[in-house]
Amino acid sequence: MTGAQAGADEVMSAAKVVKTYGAGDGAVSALRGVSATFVRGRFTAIMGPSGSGKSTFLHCLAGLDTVTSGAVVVGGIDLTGLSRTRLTELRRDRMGFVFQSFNLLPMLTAEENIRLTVRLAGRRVEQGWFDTVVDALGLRARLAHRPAELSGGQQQRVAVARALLSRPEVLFADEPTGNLDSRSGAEVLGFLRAAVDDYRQTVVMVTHDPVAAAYADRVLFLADGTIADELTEPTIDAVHTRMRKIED
Ligand SMILES: Nc1ncnc2c1ncn2[C@@H]1O[C@H](COP(=O)(O)OP(=O)(O)OP(=O)(O)O)[C@@H](O)[C@H]1O
Repeated sequence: MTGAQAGADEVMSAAKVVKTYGAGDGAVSALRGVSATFVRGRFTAIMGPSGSGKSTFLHCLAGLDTVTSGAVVVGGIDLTGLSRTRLTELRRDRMGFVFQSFNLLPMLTAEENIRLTVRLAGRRVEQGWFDTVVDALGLRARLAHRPAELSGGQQQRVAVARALLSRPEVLFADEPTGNLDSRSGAEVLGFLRAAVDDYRQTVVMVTHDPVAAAYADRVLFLADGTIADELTEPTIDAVHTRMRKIED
């Protein structure tokens, strides 16, 4: 993608984001001025050593946490200064989430879980899109099952389907394969990749795993609350090498 296209298709940006937890002697600088832009139809992985600020950055981008200074803009809307209610609406309407722990409601079937976010937003589920997502994720035969009756990989596929159903501006994934065996993990990552390639979904994923990061188009490496490095078209080996460099 050229720079001009990228500028036209910017979905989200962070500008000089600072996040400090606490105050005085006990203050922790989790982010020390992080800037990045995210364009439509691109898959970004965020990596870095433990404590480098990955989760904090994801939470600030998604409006799950407030920034101390700087700005986060999603779909042209500056998140800083929005009320809690407005932020909740924005997350519901424009963002999708996939977490390590699946976060499905145990009493609902797979189908009810998939439809939940769109329902809560008071929107109609587009049946054609529902069918596309369910079939792409291979969930057709599992729709009537409850989460406890599904494997971890199937549960995470339900979570991905739920996140995609609302056609979010950005899909955030926080260690989405952390609880999966490598085969199920590869399936979930393959679906995220396909959503990017086939539907121009924008994906931002935090991961510790170089294999997972290699599914992305770009890897941002955080170290000590700043972006220390960036890699495009990552390979597993290249990600390993950069991580070793940062950890030294
Ligand atoms: N709620 C909080 N209160 C105080 N400090 C916090 C809080 N959340 C995170 N931190 C601190 O901010 C820094 C960045 O944490 P963060 O969880 O973003 O790192 P991370 O890169 O996601 O780590 P990990 O890979 O271990 O999950 C750490 O020093 C952490 O202890």
